[in-house]
Amino acid sequence: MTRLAANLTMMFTELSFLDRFDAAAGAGFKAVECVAPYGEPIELVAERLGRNDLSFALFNMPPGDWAAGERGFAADPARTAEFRASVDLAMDYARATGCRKLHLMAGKFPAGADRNAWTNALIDNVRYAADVVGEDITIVLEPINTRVDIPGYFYDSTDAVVELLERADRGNVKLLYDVYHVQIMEGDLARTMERLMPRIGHVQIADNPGRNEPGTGEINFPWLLSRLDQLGYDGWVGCEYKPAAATADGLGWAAPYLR
Ligand SMILES: O=C(O)[C@@H](O)C(=O)CO
Ligand SMILES: [Mg+2]
Repeated sequence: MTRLAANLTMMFTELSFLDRFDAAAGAGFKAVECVAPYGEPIELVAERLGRNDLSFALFNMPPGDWAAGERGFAADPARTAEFRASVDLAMDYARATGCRKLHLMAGKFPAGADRNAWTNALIDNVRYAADVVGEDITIVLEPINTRVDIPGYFYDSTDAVVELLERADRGNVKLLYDVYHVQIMEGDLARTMERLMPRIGHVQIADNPGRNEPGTGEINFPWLLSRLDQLGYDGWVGCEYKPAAATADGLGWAAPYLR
């Protein structure tokens, strides 16, 4: 059965970050995820989760200066020390909140930089992070579309991420399969999902175009989510979409899964 997690970076943004936990639970979610909980003290984040009996499905390792356009920096050879310190901060939040999945972001590849050097730095950092977090925590890498959302992101295809996973060679490093990004860059969702299932560590969803609620675009979500179930995926499915209006008003599509 599909288990939905509310993405608190995109949903309930009409509320303060901490109040979004209450709103997600009130709407029937049993789990949440977000890009960066680091703006709030660890104890307050843990308290909101506990108060609402919510699981923390996933959050990102510190992604750098988000407002300035950074989207991670794990592949930047000049920032290895900074990356390694950031793993400790992510682990502090993960331990306090019981979160067992962390999204590691590579960053945007600057024109003219050395792709081999970036790839090697990324693989070293992925191995380092995987060893530090230990077997109980899974690190996920996400191919992100470079056409609409993050031009220049270091990898935008499932093939590229699978190659990195193979090279990193750690059992606790997996693929974050975000249906929205894969639809934009590759399509053929059912087949790629089926082929990649052993690699998939987390799933996120949004419709396309627009990145709004399932049912607002071209993807057949009832069918796809049931296929995901049949394929044996039993993790959380992160609702990482931009509500077209108020978040609660757009949850009709999710009703069968929130019962
Ligand atoms: O799809 C996304 O954009 C994300 O999952 C993310 O982590 C940040 O960009
Ligand atoms: Mg995503």
